[in-house]
Amino acid sequence: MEQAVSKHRGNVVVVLDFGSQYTHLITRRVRQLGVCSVCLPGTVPLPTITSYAPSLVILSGGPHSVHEPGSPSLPPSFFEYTATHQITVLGICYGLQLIVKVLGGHVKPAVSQEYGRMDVLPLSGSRLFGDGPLCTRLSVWMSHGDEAVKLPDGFSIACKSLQGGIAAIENPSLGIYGLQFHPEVTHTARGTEILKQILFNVSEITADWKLQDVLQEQLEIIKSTIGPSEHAICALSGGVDSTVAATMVHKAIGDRLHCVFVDNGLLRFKERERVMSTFETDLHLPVTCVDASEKFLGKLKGVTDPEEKRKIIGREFINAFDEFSIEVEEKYGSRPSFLVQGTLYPDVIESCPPPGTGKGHSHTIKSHHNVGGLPKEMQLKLVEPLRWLFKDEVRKLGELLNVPQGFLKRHPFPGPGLAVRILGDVTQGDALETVRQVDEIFINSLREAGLYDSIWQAFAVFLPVKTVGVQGDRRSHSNAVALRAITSEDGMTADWYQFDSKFLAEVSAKICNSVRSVNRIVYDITSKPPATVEWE
Ligand SMILES: Nc1ncnc2c1ncn2[C@@H]1O[C@H](COP(=O)(O)OP(=O)(O)OP(=O)(O)O)[C@@H](O)[C@H]1O
Ligand SMILES: O=c1[nH]c(=O)c2[nH+]cn([C@@H]3O[C@H](COP(=O)(O)O)[C@@H](O)[C@H]3O)c2[nH]1
Ligand SMILES: NC(=O)CC[C@H](N)C(=O)O
Ligand SMILES: [Mg+2]
Repeated sequence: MEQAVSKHRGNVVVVLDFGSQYTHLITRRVRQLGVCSVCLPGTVPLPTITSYAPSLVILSGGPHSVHEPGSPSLPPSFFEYTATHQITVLGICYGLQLIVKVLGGHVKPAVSQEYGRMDVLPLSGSRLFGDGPLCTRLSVWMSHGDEAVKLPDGFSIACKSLQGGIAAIENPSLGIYGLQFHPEVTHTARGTEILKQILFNVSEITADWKLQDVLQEQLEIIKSTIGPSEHAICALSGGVDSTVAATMVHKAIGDRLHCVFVDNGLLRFKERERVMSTFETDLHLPVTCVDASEKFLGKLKGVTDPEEKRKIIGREFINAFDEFSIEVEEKYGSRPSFLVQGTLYPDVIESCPPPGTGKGHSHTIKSHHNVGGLPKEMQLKLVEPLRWLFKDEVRKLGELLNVPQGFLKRHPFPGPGLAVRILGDVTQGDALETVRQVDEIFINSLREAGLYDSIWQAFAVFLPVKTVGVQGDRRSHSNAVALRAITSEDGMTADWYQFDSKFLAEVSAKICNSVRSVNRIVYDITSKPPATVEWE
């Protein structure tokens, strides 16, 4: 990564993650403004930060309180380094409180906590808000329980809440600024303008980053990582991410890339046949299909804990890849030592630890099979050219690489597949068959109604409960199935999709009429948070 960033020297933003739910949004917003941005765990040592030669370091918010013993802090000599190299520092929420504490001010629990929308008033003449259009009453998003009550020497208040609380601080001569509210969330009106002010006026950064650059940078990195005679295998699922990753690596190393699609027994209706035929007709990449379904299902038999299921799947994927690399060795005389995966940034954040080294401060939400689910002892070295990107960025990259739209528009499908959509034991009764049939009817109905492309992801979930029904005047005691459809930008947050009731009624009737094992359909009306997209 350092290599990719080095081109933007002098115009790089490092975001230090102290565990905020919004850290990834800061990185995204900065990139959307055309500036190279890298997110690192708040625990990284100073040399890791300096290796990126940042012009601005943003300290994120976080769930901790700076006055709690053991709460995360900055590496020793951090402010000496930023002062000597004239690097601007911006603390957001916890970040602001950290600046205040480390530099000798005082932070304490506030009498009343502030969550949600608030109005604040910038003070005229501050460096942070300037004296132009931002110097007016602003509606912002707050989420904190602590407050700065005494500022360090040399700092002044740049903005106050209507109740008189400190909403922003600054010390322009040291280049240190702090916001108690979150400019990165869309609920903060003019948040983007505030970030622009900090990037372009306060830090004097030049916007020199484009998504096209990522392509060139990653091609160079791939070429220098995988030696000129070395081989790599690519885990190709037919999904957006691995298709874009494979296309990129193929461009870099040509036929030394060997793609493998694993049938893990957890795929959707006719998925194996469909994916293999589209690879052949549309993608022109050599792909081998490995049937590992018996192994996966055998290991999953009787396992009900969601995290255990994910870990087993991660391990079995690696076993399948290891076996495939032996096949490649037999054929080409060289054992591949690299595994290309289409891992994205959200997979990394949710699996924890976050990018870089050491443990971060966020909680593990679930172990994505390709990150947290990987076995420790694996031999293959990972090549993950999309590890720093979000789905919408990957789709744009795919367009630049001329990946057919059919691939780019597909709804995401998780590697653990139907295992995370069958609650409990995957091998129970005819759960796999049932969920396959229901999913197929639901997705076909979306396509027929012209709704597929306006929905980010849709699927069926098998519930391990039987309910009583009446079908053909007969009592039935069969399965309940849930349908889920969401809209999202990047899978990190999501809203449930509001179908009209006629559509839902038709789908429900179609499913119960054609899938014998189902007599009840429920629709999931939960956003993320508090739920996640998948049920396990
Ligand atoms: N059946 C599979 N065979 C081989 N590799 C797989 C399979 N399923 C997932 N993977 C690997 O795991 C990675 C992560 O899966 P994930 O579902 O997040 O991405 P994707 O399938 O490429 O894209 P999408 O999110 O659009 O489904 C993939 O990029 C791919 O490298
Ligand atoms: O490849 C994957 N391996 C996994 O282990 C995994 N778990 C969730 N997902 C997909 O990630 C997005 C967010 O899902 P969650 O809200 O359930 O975490 C959604 O798009 C999910 O389908 C996964 N993808
Ligand atoms: N959002 C945040 O960064 C919160 C910081 C700190 N935990 C507080 O409650 O004040
Ligand atoms: Mg997938």
